[in-house]
Amino acid sequence: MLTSSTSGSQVSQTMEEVRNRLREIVGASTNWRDHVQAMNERKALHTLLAKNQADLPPRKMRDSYIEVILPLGSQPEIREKYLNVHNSVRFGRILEDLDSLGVLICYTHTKHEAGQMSPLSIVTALVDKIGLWKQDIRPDCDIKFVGNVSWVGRTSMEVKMHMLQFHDGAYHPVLDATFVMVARDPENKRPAFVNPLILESPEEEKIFKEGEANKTRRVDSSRASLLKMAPTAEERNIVHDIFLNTLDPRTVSFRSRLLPPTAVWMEDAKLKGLEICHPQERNIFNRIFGGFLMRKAYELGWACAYSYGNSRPYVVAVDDIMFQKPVEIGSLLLLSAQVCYTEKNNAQVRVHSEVYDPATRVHHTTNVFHFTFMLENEIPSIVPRTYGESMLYLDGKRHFDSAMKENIAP
Ligand SMILES: CCCCCCCCCC(=O)SCCNC(=O)CCNC(=O)[C@H](O)C(C)(C)COP(=O)(O)OP(=O)(O)OC[C@H]1O[C@@H](n2cnc3c(N)ncnc32)[C@H](O)[C@@H]1OP(=O)(O)O
Repeated sequence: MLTSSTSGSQVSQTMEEVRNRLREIVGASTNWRDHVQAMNERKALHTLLAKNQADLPPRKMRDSYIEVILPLGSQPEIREKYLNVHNSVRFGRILEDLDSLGVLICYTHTKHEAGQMSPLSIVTALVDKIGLWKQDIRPDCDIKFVGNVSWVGRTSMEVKMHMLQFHDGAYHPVLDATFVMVARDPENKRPAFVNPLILESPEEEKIFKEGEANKTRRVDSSRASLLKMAPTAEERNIVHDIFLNTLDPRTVSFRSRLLPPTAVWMEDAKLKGLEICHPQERNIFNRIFGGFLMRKAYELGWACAYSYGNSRPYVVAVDDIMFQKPVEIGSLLLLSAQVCYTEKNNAQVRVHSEVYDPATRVHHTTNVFHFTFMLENEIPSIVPRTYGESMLYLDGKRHFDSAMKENIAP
């Protein structure tokens, strides 16, 4: 994390100011009826796009460093929006704030000297990981977010953000987050170059190398995806052991399956939801705001874990949320949460979201979300019955192990 001493002259701003600033930077319409005209005005900014990355001035990490205050302690009137029934902070709201902040950090990195409005449309491509250090976030103490661009490709940027909360006279860490944002042209149709990054110290070189390693890891894990490759020998053994454990000893049949005691079939651990994507949830580019999708998916995932385990779930880690396709305003968004792996009192929940067009009956996956929850009480083991469910189970185990191994969980 860059510290304030290396952060130049950045002054803390509030989350409300972050959103207003984003609207100014892209010239977003305030009224939905003006959105076509606002988009037409943005098209003209096309001429400001760089033809090559080398034409753009390089930036330092501290150039994009931002501090934002969420004044839950000093401005009680904003608490309501953030409050959950347990008198703690709604994590879904924090996901929304991280998304807005990540985008502003990238606009600060790519700041166009010529004018106020940016020709770039910066979208969230991936939430690489979020690790939480605290189970409960207090609703009555100020929160501070800090972050900066930590790695740059040709058209993509990795952003590292940290959230801290003020209590007992100091700010204490709450979570660390890594997002990947992609720059597109003003109409969000083609990729656009972003400013290169200059590294100023061995510490920054290390952070940048981690960004490179993260990119390689993402490519490797995408290649080894169970949707493309067979499971490893060790994983095949796990699946076969589960299969053997569920055979009925009284019959000599591959089809007669019995649920072990204190276990639940995977098909019985789902929760589904529908969202109609109204203009209120639009982002600055008149698509559905990524943070809104994350909040809705998180809350359904949380409810799924709660229904499954019958005690309060605490989020421990979020990883690998890929935004595969933008969600248009007016879409019918179908969300489906599934407990796909369990270990002791931990549940790994996958939320799949897709848009459905009733006119054509075509479905398109827009996102897949992975959440790791720890529940207050012991939970039943989840048991896959079909081959497809077994792959979901192994994928859930991979996400769970990665969350634990990287020590992003407490
Ligand atoms: C009003 C107040 C509120 C303000 C809030 C503002 C927040 C606004 C932010 C948002 O809400 S954005 C909405 C949520 N996100 C989306 O809807 C994005 C949906 N996904 C897409 O549009 C495309 O999948 C995406 C543009 C992300 C990628 O498209 P492509 O797969 O065609 O990309 P391409 O192959 O051209 O690669 C472009 C770059 O992206 C990188 N990339 C693509 N997918 C990636 C991925 N999954 N992970 C990491 N990097 C990725 C890729 O490596 C490359 O980087 P480099 O040029 O640096 O090499």
